[in-house]
Amino acid sequence: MAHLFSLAAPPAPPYHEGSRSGDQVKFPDTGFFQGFNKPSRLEADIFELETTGEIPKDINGTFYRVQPDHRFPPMFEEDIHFNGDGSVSAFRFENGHVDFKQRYVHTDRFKAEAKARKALLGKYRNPYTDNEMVKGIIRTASNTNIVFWRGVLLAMKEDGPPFAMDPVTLETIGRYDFDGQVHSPTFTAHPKFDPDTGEMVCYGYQAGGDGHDASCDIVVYTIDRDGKKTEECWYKAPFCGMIHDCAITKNYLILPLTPIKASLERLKRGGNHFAWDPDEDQWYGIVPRRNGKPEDIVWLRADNGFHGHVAGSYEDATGRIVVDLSVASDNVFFFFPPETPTPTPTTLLQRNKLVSDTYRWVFDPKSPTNTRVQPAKVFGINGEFSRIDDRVLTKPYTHFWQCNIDPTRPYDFLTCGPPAGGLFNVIGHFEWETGRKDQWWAGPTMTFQEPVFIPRAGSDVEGDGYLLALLNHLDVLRNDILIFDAQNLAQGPVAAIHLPVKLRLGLHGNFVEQREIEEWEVRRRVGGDVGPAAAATEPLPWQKKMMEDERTASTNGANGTTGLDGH
Ligand SMILES: C=Cc1ccc(O)c(OC)c1
Ligand SMILES: [Fe+2]
Repeated sequence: MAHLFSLAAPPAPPYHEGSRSGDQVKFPDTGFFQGFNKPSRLEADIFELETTGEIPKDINGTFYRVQPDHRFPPMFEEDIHFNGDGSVSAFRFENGHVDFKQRYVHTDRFKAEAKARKALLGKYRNPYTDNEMVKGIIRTASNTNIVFWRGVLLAMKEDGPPFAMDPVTLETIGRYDFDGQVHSPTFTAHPKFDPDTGEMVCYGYQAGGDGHDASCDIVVYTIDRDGKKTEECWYKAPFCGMIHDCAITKNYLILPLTPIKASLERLKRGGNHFAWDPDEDQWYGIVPRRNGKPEDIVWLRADNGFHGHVAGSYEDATGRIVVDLSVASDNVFFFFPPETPTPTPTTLLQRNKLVSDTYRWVFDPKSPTNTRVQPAKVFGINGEFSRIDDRVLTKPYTHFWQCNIDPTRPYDFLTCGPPAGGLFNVIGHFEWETGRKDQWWAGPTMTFQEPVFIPRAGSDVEGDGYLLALLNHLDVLRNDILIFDAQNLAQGPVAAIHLPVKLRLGLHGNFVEQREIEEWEVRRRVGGDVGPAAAATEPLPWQKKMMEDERTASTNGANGTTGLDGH
């Protein structure tokens, strides 16, 4: 009998010279879309996940996280993971039980592509590669972070505005402009929350025009705990590089500017959004959190490096700014190689040599702009995705947790292939004060995704609680959640939650206490003191301008007539 897939007519290849032809839903036959990296496209509810050990009964809330998950085969065969549609997973913990829910963020892009039943948006942050049908669309895939803000979940990606979702149903409410207060084309995926004031400090980079024109404008906002925008100031960057994460202290916002650069000319040629510049410094922009003026920004510079994520940050007793973050020794985004003289893709060997230590910088905010700085300390570890006890943000602190890379541990390459997303085979807990390293290796077929810290109920001691980390089973294409005592990772997990399916490699997530969700559910009811969250009703300024320009162009230029006799 013929094999099921021995079709009578040999299928036409879905990609021709890298571009998609035809409408068949078949993902590229490349490592980027197969194995652990195969899109799952799953929207699901699972009541009562299977568990091992005892899930701590005092964990009462929801762990939210977001992953890119291409809904349709991409327009370009070599598309990158970061261009996948945002899909949010929610793990609801209650009294030792865990339920699962997963839904896509219904972005403008998601809706347009659903209607067409195929990909219409082209390359990562490059509208010049899009199908004509989606000209002027807000392109963001909302796939990088999911934060809880005043009763809604905000799904965020730095190339566009946030999209709001219902924290219980995960239904998308729509594009969120903070009740008409925020109009920038871009918005960070890493807003910071001041635990004392309840403020959200946030920003957008490449914010001057439509969000993909390599502008050097940076906008910084503060939204207060009542949802009111209290600060807005526009600054200039020395070049249009990536500002992915940020740090806050009581008085300052610190913006790490990574030397991976956008170019409008390259975008127009249909090229990559970013190119790594190995000859450029890493920069740190420092701005005041209150009453900032455009001329207030101070730029400090250090030798080339690639910023990872921030752990803690605060001002010390002398008013100096302490910022702890991982910095990699080379280009982490191997898919955005340097442009000159000819594109030189990073080899696997180079990628494996990349080291990402955790640096402590101590900045004097009174430094003249352009001052060169040296790190105050390096921890002597290799890892990324640092997290802290969020209650100590802006304060001196000692504990952080992160995913580590230990290449000396055995890895089952034969079964698993190259480790999808990087060899994060160890989960680590570190203390600045003592230098203590408390680590646990997952085994030869497993890697971790970003952890979150959950405080123990009733305890306000820094770091007293649990560490939750997603575990990838690269051999059987499935995920677990491991729960650790946050102060003793080395003893291994105290409990595990088993998913019967595979998640995608996600970026960021956060744990939200049930009492917070419920408090806001009441406030957001019809008739509640805040009322239901509303989606943006107005197009963004760049969209209005585009529509206006098109209107004038069609009245002015059509058939060689002038605007005057055009009507
Ligand atoms: C560093 C992570 C990072 C930076 C930019 C992105 O668009 C992104 O998408 C998932 C992730
Ligand atoms: Fe991030």
